Amino acid sequence: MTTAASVTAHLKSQRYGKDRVRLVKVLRHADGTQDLAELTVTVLLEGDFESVYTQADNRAVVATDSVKNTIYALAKLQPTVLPIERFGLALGRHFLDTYPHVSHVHITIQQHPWHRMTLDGAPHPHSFTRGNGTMRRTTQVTAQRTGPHTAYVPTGGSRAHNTSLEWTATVESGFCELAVVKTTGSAFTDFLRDGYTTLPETDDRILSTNVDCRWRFTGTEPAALGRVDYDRVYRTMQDHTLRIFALDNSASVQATLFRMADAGLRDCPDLKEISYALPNNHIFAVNLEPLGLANTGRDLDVYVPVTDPSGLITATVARTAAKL
Ligand SMILES: O=c1[nH]c(=O)c2[nH]c(=O)[nH]c2[nH]1
Repeated sequence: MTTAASVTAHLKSQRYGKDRVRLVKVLRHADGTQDLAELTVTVLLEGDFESVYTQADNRAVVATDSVKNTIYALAKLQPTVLPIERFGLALGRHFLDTYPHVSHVHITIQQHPWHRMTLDGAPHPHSFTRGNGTMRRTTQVTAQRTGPHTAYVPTGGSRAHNTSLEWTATVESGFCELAVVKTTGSAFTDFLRDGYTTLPETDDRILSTNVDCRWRFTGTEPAALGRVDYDRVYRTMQDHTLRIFALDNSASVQATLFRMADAGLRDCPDLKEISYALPNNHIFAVNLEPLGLANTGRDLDVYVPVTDPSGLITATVARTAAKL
């Protein structure tokens, strides 16, 4: 029998911080041209915060308002917030360095796409247009203290500073909601048929998806992660995704997904694995037979997009260790 005095609960895990911090940084170049980066940032702290939850003791709390202020302060102090991976590493380092009772910093950054306008064939120095609809570049940086983890000790108001910081980081980057469609070059045949199957086979269908792609970098050493050419990896991954989507004679979303990831791993040696989530946004033929109109086979050209439900194909593809 449980008595009222017995311990019934403990804090198993916690993360807290500021979500959806929106930030624009303008870069002014000597030649008069300007650049702009728009980001949405989340920073969550993990560490010695147990007493905050279990004892209602707020002394260890870095207020989420201060977390937000720090994001803006670092955006000011860094010459640029791009690439987002390096800004994420700077944020992770800062929070570990400043607060010894923080063991992990979980940073998520989305970059919203602005592209320089071309007017009368020439790039405009300071005007931009949003490209690619809802597509966003993303990164998730986790910074982890590897040196001694200090329990929170009240410091009488002075801000602690750890000068000999030992830490590692993991970086996972990607892009999401890249909407693509192809009107042919996609089939779906030979799948399992049983008493639940009504879907006809097709050797020519419309393929439509919103690509969510994430890639994980090898290594956890912050200095090495700081040297990675993140923009090149991003461009290569997006190029491969679009090229294979367009060129692959798709047997299924699954088979096309694997080819995309395989090409990415081949061309990006810094990556250890790549994950895709590809909704199969169904676009079906409209049955116009009752109206006496031919809309099948060679006559098929009128379709209806079906928003719900959609298929959802996900996979993680990892680099195979080389055979000796
Ligand atoms: O490429 C596809 N993969 C599936 O697993 C599937 N299932 C389905 O109904 N249509 C499709 N298409």
